[in-house]
Amino acid sequence: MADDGMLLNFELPSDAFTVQKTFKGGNWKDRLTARKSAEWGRQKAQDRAAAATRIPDFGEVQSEDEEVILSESRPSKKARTGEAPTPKHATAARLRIPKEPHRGDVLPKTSNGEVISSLFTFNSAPKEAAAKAMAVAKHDDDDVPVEPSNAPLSDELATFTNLGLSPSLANHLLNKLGMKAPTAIQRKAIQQLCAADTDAFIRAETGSGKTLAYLLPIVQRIADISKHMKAAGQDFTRESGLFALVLAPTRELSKQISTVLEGLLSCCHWIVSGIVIGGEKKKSEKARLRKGLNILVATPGRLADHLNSTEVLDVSKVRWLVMDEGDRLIELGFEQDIQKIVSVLNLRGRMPATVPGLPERRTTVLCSATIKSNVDQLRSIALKDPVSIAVDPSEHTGDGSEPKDQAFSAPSQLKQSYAIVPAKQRLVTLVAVLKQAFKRKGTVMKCIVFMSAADSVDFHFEVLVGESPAGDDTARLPSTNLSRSGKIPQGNTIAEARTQGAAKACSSPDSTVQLFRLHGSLQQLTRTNTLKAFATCSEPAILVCTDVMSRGLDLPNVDLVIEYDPPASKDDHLHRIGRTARAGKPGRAMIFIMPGCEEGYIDILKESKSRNLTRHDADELLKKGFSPATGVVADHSWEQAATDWQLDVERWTTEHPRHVEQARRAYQSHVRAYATHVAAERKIFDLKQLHLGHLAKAFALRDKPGSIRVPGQRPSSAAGAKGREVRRAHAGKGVGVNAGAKRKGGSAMEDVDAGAMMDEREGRIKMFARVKAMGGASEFNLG
Ligand SMILES: Nc1ncnc2c1ncn2[C@@H]1O[C@H](COP(=O)(O)OP(=O)(O)OP(=O)(O)O)[C@@H](O)[C@H]1O
Repeated sequence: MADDGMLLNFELPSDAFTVQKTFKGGNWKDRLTARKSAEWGRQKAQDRAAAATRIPDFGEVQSEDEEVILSESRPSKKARTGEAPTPKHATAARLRIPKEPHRGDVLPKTSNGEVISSLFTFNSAPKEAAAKAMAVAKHDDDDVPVEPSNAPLSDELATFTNLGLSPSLANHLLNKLGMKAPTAIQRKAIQQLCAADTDAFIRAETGSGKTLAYLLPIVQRIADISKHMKAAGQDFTRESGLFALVLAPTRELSKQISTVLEGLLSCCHWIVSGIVIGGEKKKSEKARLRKGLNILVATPGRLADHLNSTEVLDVSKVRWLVMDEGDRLIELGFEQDIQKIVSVLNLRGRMPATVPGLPERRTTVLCSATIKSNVDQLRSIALKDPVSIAVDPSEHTGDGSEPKDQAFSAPSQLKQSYAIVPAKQRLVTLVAVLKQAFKRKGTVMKCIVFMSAADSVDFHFEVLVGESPAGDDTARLPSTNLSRSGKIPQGNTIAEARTQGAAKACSSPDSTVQLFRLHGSLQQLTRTNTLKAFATCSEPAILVCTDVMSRGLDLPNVDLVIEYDPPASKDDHLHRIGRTARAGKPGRAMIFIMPGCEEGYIDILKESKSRNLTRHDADELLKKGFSPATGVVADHSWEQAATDWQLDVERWTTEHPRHVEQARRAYQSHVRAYATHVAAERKIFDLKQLHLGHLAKAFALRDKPGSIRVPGQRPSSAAGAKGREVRRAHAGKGVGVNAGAKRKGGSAMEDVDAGAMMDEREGRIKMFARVKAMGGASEFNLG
């Protein structure tokens, strides 16, 4: 490599290594060196000639070096004649790219020696098995109308009053909240929790109304307490006592639960609720607690903190404790906080209560779409002889058959599909899918695209927006955030740049699509505002985000979920796709899978009992997305259009140091995240099988993978992928992950609250890095 460079720099004559030369003069050492150098050069030239004549088979995996050699050896195709040059062609000309690349073409190197490989060559072919699955999938796709599994019940007897709710609460649901009948899980949960004081697991599909399933009985029971107090001549006020606690893993979810609760309480205004989730001054939270609350929604870290330091927080009358997304609370390492909260509740709950109608014992409820009743940690921490409240599977399978894994089923009306897309074509296919989805105004109102890393979200946001608002790429960042060279300085600097823009890449002339980005590295205020803006946006909109958005959030009118990067586990998959097809509404979800071992994921998709599983191929999607909307579609014109788009993005990336750095960060973070799949799925997502060179093209990079380096990494992702493995190891062993951190002066409390609101992968990685730094997790070998 070094020799190559030297030889080029010496500007040797073209025949330097082909004509035998006799060296005269100098001493014997000089003559020997000259002869050896000439022999080496001849050998090198012969090797190159041999390599240039060898054409790899279609699908053969090629190293980047081979691609370079091939691209040098192939003559460019002649330019098409008789066609007015378009700006796209001008781009191709500048890069000296053949104007009509087609299958088999490998585009040449740019003047700086970067490789431009064709989108359509040397891609891995799908496995035979996938082709068979396609036949099955197509069969499954027969549009048989499917009864929604998470819709409100249509049974005449299924009314809220029949379940034990007061007529005033039932009327409020009907008249103010537009809810005529309960869903299946609500029917079961409300009946159980209104009548008994036993602990419970509530497990039901995403979007089936679990929030109201636990909130309604709590509100009803507290309303009953207020009646008892009135009968005993006592006034019920906000100071009467804190009766219920609801814990949720993220601030967003806590806020959502709190909003739903406030909506319910508007019919019984004497019951007061509040929220403590951090992100604002503890002083104002303390002030709220001091005034008195009857129901409190909180993140576990923040509540544990208040139990430590806020004396006015009296939990002696708490009789309902709910842990929403219970499995995620444990996964995120909140086990220690929950343990602490439960032991404080146990201790203070022993004090004799003087409130008429207050139940003797506390009811603890765990709730999730993927919770398994055998989660030992949860059982041992908080539950005593819990009853399992789940919807009878036969109600949904239609044929009465028992599904394999009750905790792994998607809403029946949700149409799932998978797209087999080679690494090189990922980006361009994503754009094709989005273009197609938003082609006709009103077809798709909202779409969520899940990615595995915050850097990747940032990069794709910029690519899809297409240009900077002021026409100056550096203008969007505060000047203090940029170095003089225009490069992103080390650290998390682009995080607070804009989070909304028009998605040029997938808008059509008659419909502008709005684009939003969201991840855990954004500040809380930015996150709250962005989420609100996406939820209330009246134009078609896309949200590109990490898994921070995957749990529990209920956003209106989400018609399509795209899992561009595969989820870390099959549970995460269910929660992601569950952002659509909620409460009986229709919805579609598509996951991108690469040909090869990733096709093994199709079996997992089938496990979720999707009756509408369909297969797509990249060519089909590209053709739909890149064919002109009107007029006759010329053969392969879509290939040209797709190639032009990809080249434009590559040029946009490579021509600006900031863009190239952003693309490299995204690429690196993506690869790191790829290594963090749960052990059971690592054979499917096998890092060793990943073609890094091809993957780089999906990040519009022309660098060889080995040379993709980023000066400084986003702090939260810098600790690498091992953090996830550590977390899994901890969860599996039942070890409190933040235990080590907590011993060190309470800083963990902030970690946990930060973790609660952050992108899960990033948050965990950061937290484990700290634990390791304190020597608490050395056995996990954090890199
Ligand atoms: N009985 C009902 N009738 C009509 N709509 C309802 C009913 N119950 C709940 N909904 C609506 O269904 C949607 C989903 O509810 P919710 O967020 O509680 O679902 P979930 O089961 O908790 O979902 P996830 O598992 O994703 O957290 C909400 O928009 C809610 O307003």
